[in-house]
Amino acid sequence: MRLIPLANSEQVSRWAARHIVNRIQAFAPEAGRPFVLGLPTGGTPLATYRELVRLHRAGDISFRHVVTFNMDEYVGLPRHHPQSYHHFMHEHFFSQVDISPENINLLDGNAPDLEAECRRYEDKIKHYGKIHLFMGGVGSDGHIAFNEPASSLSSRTRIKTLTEDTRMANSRFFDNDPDQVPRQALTVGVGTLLEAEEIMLLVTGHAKALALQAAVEGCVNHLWTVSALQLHPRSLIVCDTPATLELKVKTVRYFEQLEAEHIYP
Ligand SMILES: N[C@@H]1[C@@H](O)[C@H](O)[C@@H](COP(=O)(O)O)O[C@@H]1O
Repeated sequence: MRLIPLANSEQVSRWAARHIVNRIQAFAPEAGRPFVLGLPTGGTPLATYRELVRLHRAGDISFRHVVTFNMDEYVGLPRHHPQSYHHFMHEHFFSQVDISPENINLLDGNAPDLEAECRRYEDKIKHYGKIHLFMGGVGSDGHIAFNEPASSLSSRTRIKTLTEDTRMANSRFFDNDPDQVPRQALTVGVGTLLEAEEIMLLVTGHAKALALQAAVEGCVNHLWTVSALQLHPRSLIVCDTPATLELKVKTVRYFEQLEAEHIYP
């Protein structure tokens, strides 16, 4: 695991956007050979999307040969609801870059057969071979995508019932009313995430400090599904100083030194 401790959330989003751009450019995607990018929603990645849009407008990056897979979606929320992940992604990213609509993949939380929808999603990822880079965030209880505590670490895309903690946390987007937050979501599994070639998590703010500690210093444990990143050969976490507050000083120094030595490609 690579941990990149930065001073603030602005630096995190700039670092993350630049990393995505570098990976796409190094891959040099073309028609028939797209770069496959996994994407999250939430407050944390918003500034990264803004930065990607800025880099696109500056002519630094094209998404014409990029295929995206979002990690999750609420069940039963109309597609055009302002809090649906469909709506979020179109508003903050897809409508502002040159991605082709047929290259956008999102789970359909209104599909008549939700289990079939999850199977379709997994099959579509397999059709492209693999996800080259999966960007993600983390819940304050350590969940990745919507893999709530005690999710199987080999889980695949499926329906999950959201915990009260998550519905409380996400109620900030629903008039602060947890009852308006859907009770279920479709989510890629931890196993699905672990099959990506590379995973990059963004972790900012002191509300995520315990989750970051579990991810970096804790044992691999299904109660903190983010800890499964320790099993991945190429995972990286970009974080700000407030998110590191539960880590040992020694741990942070160690990762800072590794970054200073520039040992990574
Ligand atoms: N399903 C999403 C996660 O993918 C996201 O990481 C988490 C944290 O969101 P935020 O970045 O708003 O703290 O929220 C939701 O639960």
